[in-house]
Amino acid sequence: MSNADVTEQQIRQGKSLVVAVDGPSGSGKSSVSKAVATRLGLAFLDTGAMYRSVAWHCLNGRISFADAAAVEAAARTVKMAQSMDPGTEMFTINGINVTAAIREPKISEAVSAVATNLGARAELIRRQQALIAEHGRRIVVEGRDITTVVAPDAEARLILTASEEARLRRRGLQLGGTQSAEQLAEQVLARDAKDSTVVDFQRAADGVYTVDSSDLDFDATVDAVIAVVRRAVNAGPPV
Ligand SMILES: Nc1ncnc2c1ncn2[C@@H]1O[C@H](COP(=O)(O)OP(=O)(O)OP(=O)(O)O)[C@@H](O)[C@H]1O
Ligand SMILES: Nc1ccn([C@H]2C[C@H](O)[C@@H](COP(=O)(O)O)O2)c(=O)n1
Repeated sequence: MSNADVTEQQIRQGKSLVVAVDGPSGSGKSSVSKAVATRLGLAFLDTGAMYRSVAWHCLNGRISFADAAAVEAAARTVKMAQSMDPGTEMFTINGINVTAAIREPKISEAVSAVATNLGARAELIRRQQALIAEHGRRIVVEGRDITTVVAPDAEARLILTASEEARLRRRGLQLGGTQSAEQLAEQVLARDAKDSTVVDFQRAADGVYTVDSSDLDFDATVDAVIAVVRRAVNAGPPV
């Protein structure tokens, strides 16, 4: 069977299919993964939103990011819920709807304090793995450590990347031109630099495909990711 022989229809009707997507900030992981999940009939898990939710909870509850034990305790004890339907975006923390609040620039600027807290990471990874299992391993999961730590056994693993220039431009457009060049650089490039101290999401590990969307529009990027999924499903697990 050639790669092209696995159709989207067959993927939709298939069994276990975890699609793991990592990459730097603004590369399109969340929006592209959502579209891929919709097309393939899979659930969708935005793991960055979980880190953002803990950051929101700490800011809201005046928990100091400098107090590593308190941040870890927050990650362990908060009630977190999210829609895993790719067509519905909804996040709650202790019953409070934080869907819009976790996207604010102040959260983007603070969230690395949670991402670099190893205790909080361990707890969020545990929760993410439980969610993947609860959804029958038919799911697209995006973040920074999905291909390597959360789901290294995923059927399809890829890094979605784009040039710094493309990522800054896209994030600027996404935020409606409200941010200065310095603010965008802080929220995209400086954040990546901090997050990179605990996880490598810039280089593809063995067996992980790379999709560079710098010169692709949104629809072409979704097509490119689906082509990788089909190729990975066709290839099967490494021998
Ligand atoms: N190939 C593309 N061409 C143009 N715009 C794109 C492309 N891919 C994504 N976008 C747009 O770029 C913006 C950033 O995408 P998105 O929020 O999905 O990135 P992300 O990698 O999840 O970022 P972060 O990790 O910071 O949350 C969105 O407005 C999205 O629609
Ligand atoms: N698997 C993950 C997902 C996210 N993070 C961190 C890194 C980001 O700064 C933050 C928010 O993610 P985003 O919503 O921008 O994708 O969470 C991580 O460390 N591991």
